[in-house]
This record gives sequence, C-alpha cells and structure tokens, in this order.
Amino acid sequence: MTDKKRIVISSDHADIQLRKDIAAHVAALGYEAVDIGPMTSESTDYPKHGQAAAERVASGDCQLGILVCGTGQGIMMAANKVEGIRCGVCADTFSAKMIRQHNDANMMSMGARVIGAGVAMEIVEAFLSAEFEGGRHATRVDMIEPSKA
Ligand SMILES: O=C(CO)[C@H](O)[C@H](O)[C@H](O)COP(=O)(O)O
Repeated sequence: MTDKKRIVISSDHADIQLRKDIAAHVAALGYEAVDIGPMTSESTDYPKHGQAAAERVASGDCQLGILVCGTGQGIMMAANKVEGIRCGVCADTFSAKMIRQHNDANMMSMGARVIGAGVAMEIVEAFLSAEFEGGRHATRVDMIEPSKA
C-alpha cells in the first residue's frame, strides 16, 4: 500500500504519446500515475475516456485526473457530467494553478492540438503542486454542486 497521491490520466487518439509522456512526468514528480489508456492511436471517442477517468476520481480511487484530447474541450465536458467532478481546460500555468486554488478542480484537461509538450508538462506541475485555499472559495465551489446549492 502506497501513500502516494494517485493521478488518473487518459486521452483520446489525438496524442497518446503526449499522454504517455505526461504519465511519465507525473511519476517522476513523485505521484502514482494511473494511465488508463487508450494504448493505440486508433480513432476513439473522447466521451468514454473522459467519463472512465472521471469515475476513478469520483469513486476516490484516484485523487486527481489529467485528460488530453485534440482541444481539451470535449473530454472536459464528458468528465464534468460525472457527479463530483470539477474539470477545466488549461492552456497556461496560471489557470492550472488557479483552478486548484480557487475552484478545487479535481481534474484538468489539455488540448494536444493547441499546446506543445513543454507547456503541457509545466501545466501538469502547476496543477499538481497547487492546493485549494478554501474559505470564500469553498462557499462558491459548494454553489456549483446541485446537492449543496
Ligand atoms: O478535441 C477533441 C474533442 O474536443 C477530440 O480530441 C478530437 O480530436 C476532435 O473531435 C477531432 O476528432 P478527429 O476524429 O481526430 O478528427
């Protein structure tokens, strides 16, 4: 049994190599990378991968999740349909930090056809190293959840 934070990582076919590189980077940063594929670049449907990853976070199996599709948008929309998931698209490190600090995001997505691998790795680091600040932000985050509004 490890006490490392578990980070689920998934994508569609847009760039599975980027996803694998992200998983390796996450592991190098000291987290447990849970890469749930897909393992080939055959065309696939982003909703099922976003949903599968989101369920890992919603169930508590993983603490955070990182998603990749062409734009980051479709897979984010799919993840956000799972109860308890707060996922945002990130294309910059400031947003990646702020969605943790202010929005308590438990997942984030990136567009492999939007940003380069170097920026993606820095976004991953910003997202994983930031902490939720609570306080007034907790009140607002609760307002997002239908069951707590
Ligand atoms: O960006 C995406 C969804 O928001 C997907 O990753 C796809 O890349 C996009 O829909 C394009 O699909 P294609 O089958 O690769 O043309």
